[in-house]
Amino acid sequence: MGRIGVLLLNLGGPDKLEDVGPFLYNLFSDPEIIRLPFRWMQKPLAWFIATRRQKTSQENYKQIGGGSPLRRITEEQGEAIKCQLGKLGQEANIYVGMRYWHPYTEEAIAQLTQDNIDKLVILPLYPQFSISTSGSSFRLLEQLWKENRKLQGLEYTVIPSWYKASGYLQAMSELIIGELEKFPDPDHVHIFFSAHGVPKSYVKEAGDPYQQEIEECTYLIMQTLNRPNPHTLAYQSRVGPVEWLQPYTEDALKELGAKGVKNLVVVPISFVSEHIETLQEIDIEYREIAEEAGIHNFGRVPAPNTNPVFIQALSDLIIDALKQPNLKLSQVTQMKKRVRMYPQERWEWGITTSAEVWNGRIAMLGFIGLMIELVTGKGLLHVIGLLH
Ligand SMILES: C=CC1=C(C)c2cc3[nH]c(cc4nc(cc5[nH]c(cc1n2)c(C)c5CCC(=O)O)C(CCC(=O)O)=C4C)c(C)c3C=C
Ligand SMILES: [Fe+2]
Repeated sequence: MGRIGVLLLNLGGPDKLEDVGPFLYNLFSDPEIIRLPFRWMQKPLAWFIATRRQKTSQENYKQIGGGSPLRRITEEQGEAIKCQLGKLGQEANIYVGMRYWHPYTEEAIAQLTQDNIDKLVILPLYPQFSISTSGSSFRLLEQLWKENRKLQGLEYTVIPSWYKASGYLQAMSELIIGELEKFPDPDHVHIFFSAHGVPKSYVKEAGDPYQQEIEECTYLIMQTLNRPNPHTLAYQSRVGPVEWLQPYTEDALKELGAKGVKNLVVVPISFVSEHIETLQEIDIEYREIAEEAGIHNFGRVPAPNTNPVFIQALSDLIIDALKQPNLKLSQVTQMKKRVRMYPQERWEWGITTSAEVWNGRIAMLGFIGLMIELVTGKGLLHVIGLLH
């Protein structure tokens, strides 16, 4: 095999406070993040939500130094993977493609089409697949492939999700042990897995395998750890008024505190690098909630970042992918059984899932209309005199 390219996919994060607004706008403009019945609504609603969230979000980024470390860490991971692949005898160009901020996926694709690589391996830096993360990036890549003849001639393969990889499980297990050993009685510390949540409808209606993959990943880490500690899995970072996967991290922490748990370590399970959800949400917000609930000794397992066992695991995944038959983008967006990427398929009549989804969407539209009217003071309800 000649020179390969490795495209690392991640979400991206604002580098500085001024970037927060445009970053949020990009995120909420993605139909895999907010699923709406009409495409034309996406951008106005994205602008509306981003404008409303910007201040709170900026305050959070301020608490972690004024920006996300995601780009720096992802680039360091890329360097470390390049070095490890070199040791394994495989020369590689590494490209970082972020979904909602620089370096954008489009920038990475522009660069790699100029370099003469023989084959590309596409590796999302999300261990578990979700429509809202890897799915969204794969969707974008499918689109870029359709538009670019040069890309169509490039051999590539995709690694859809990799939470079962033994090296990854080993790295997570070692990181957890490192944190447990800081406690006087490590075997009695409660291990609290906190995964980034998604709206419940993604799993129940659109068939997102995310929850199943998170649950299996938790089980596999506990198996690899092979310790007697009690453990809990909960979901963090809920946004908006709809129901997300439960239990919510804050509720689960309060419940454990009420049951008398005093020593606890949080394992950020869906993230492989430090960012706002670990540094601000877990280390500041959830720590405060836990301490108020009586959990006095609150530890947090670091994200894998450039941990050597983790980097070796990613490098092994890349080498294995080169030996396996190629997996196409169209295969991975369809292979997860019943996954319905946006837009949803054709309409079905009757009391069907489609009907329920549309009822939900129409109710959501009404809600959004009401919110806009309450903020702007203008709209149909003011015209007909129901609001003043
Ligand atoms: C597995 C990881 C992630 C899932 C699943 C996910 C789903 C998801 N996220 C939002 C909304 C927001 N996410 C934000 C930032 C953010 N999210 C992830 C990961 C997952 N998101 C990362 C890596 C980051 C970047 C963090 C950084 O350091 O910058 C944000 C912005 C931050 C904030 O204001 O809280 C939002 C908003 C939704 C709606 C969603 C599923 C539909
Ligand atoms: Fe997120």
